[in-house]
Amino acid sequence: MPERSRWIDPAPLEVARPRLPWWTHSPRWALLLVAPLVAVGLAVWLVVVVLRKAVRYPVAFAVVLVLLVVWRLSGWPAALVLGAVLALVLVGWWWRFRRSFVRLVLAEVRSEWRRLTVYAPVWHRTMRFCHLERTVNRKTHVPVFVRVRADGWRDRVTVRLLHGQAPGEFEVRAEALAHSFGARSCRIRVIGPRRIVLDLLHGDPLTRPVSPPPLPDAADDAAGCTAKDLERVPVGVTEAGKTWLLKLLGSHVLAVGATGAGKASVVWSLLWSLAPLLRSGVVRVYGIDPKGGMELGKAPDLFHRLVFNNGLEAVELLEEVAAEVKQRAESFRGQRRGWSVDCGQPFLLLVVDELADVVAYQTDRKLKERANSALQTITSQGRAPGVCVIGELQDPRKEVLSFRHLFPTRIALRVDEPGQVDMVLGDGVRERGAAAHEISETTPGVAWVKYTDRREPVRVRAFHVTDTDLDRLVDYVTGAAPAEQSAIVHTFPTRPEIPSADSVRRGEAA
Ligand SMILES: Nc1ncnc2c1ncn2[C@@H]1O[C@H](COP(=O)(O)OP(=O)(O)OP(=O)(O)O)[C@@H](O)[C@H]1O
Repeated sequence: MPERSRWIDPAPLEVARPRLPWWTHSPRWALLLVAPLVAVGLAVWLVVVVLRKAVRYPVAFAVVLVLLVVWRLSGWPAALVLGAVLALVLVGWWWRFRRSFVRLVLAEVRSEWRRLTVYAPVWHRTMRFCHLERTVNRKTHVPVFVRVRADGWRDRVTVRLLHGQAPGEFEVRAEALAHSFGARSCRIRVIGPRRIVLDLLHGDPLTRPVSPPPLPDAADDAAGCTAKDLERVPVGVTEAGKTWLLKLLGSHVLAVGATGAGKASVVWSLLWSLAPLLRSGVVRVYGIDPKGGMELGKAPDLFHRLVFNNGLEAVELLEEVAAEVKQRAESFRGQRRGWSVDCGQPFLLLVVDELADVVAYQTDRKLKERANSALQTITSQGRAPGVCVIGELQDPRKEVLSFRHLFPTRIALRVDEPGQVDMVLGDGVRERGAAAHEISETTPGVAWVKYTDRREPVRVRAFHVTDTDLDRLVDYVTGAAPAEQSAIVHTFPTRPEIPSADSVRRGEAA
């Protein structure tokens, strides 16, 4: 049977109507009426822009203004001479006061240059391609690029978020943002509601080892020391060039890192900074080094007691400290809220190198239980009575150290796997930039730390305390004269008399 033709509805035409700007279909008289208002608006906008730049760069603005005034009043030769004088002043400033010149002049020029050449041209496009924009009624909104500060090794780009946007959206696109702006990596910092900073990194200021600061004068005693000094002990520098401070009073410190990551340098840096307090007896250090003294044995004189194994001796030391914690807590009850310098008892620092050897790899089950129980007592109750544990660990798993949560200050040096970063610093900290698994083997002592009062982790490097430094530290703490001063000075042996040419000629050789 022949098929009958049937009518099929055509598909609707899917073409968007072109949207022309409003002024193209407004009457001419209305445009003429609005034109002066638009001109005034543009002039006001221009003045605001210039004033904002003047507030941001007052010196540059004043210089340009003065040159323009001189040019108008005295002609261009006078302006040229003044410009040359100002250029000479700048050169002199750079020569004599380089730090302030870099901060006040070079950094500003660099920031403006990076804004104009790197960020402004591609900001809109990058936000759209990274899916950080929002489109409402066909109008596209992108996060506002507020300002950039170029530090040389990183650019700090301040961004105002759109309504309904969270910093997490930038965190998951950090890699794309870094590539888009030609940086090595990008980290996100929250500085306020709807305000974040993109830290776009180009270099690493922590590649060079950092020497410890000079020891204070041995004649200065620690009389002025307060408990606050134990809450801010310098151990290195942060990526931003500030001092890396660790809290010992009211905390315990866990330094986690693969072998050779520089865990010991954290301990030595702490002891270096505590030198005056060790010398005066305000701080007393106990140590357990299960590696037979390979590490802490480098400066045994700094320790009140030092054990070189993980056996009975180590466990007894832990139990002694745990008993001291309990006894102090009892004596403080009703008297004082916590340890202070004037309480008559020293602040106790217990350093345990290779903590896992003491609490996990111990072959004697009874000793292992005793070690675990004593350490848990110290870490859970020792903070107020002035006892602090510094533990070093290679493997941060719960099976190795079940009570790592009892260490409020945790440091992630170079670790082997990304998962270990979360174990040490907490969930989500790795996404916020703490890539401890990416720390280079060539930069021991570099670490990531997470402070409880800050959302973002901080990258740091401990001081490099060499064996020579340790010898000086021991001399300082024990009060011994430095090696070069106590050395016996021998008189230089005199050379045998050299015969003179005349005596040789006369045959009087010696
Ligand atoms: N902060 C630092 N700056 C520069 N070099 C460092 C720093 N810390 C350690 N080093 C160097 O790195 C090497 C390993 O350091 P260290 O012994 O402290 O590592 P570790 O993590 O304690 O290793 P292990 O677990 O094997 O004992 C040493 O040669 C040391 O000189």
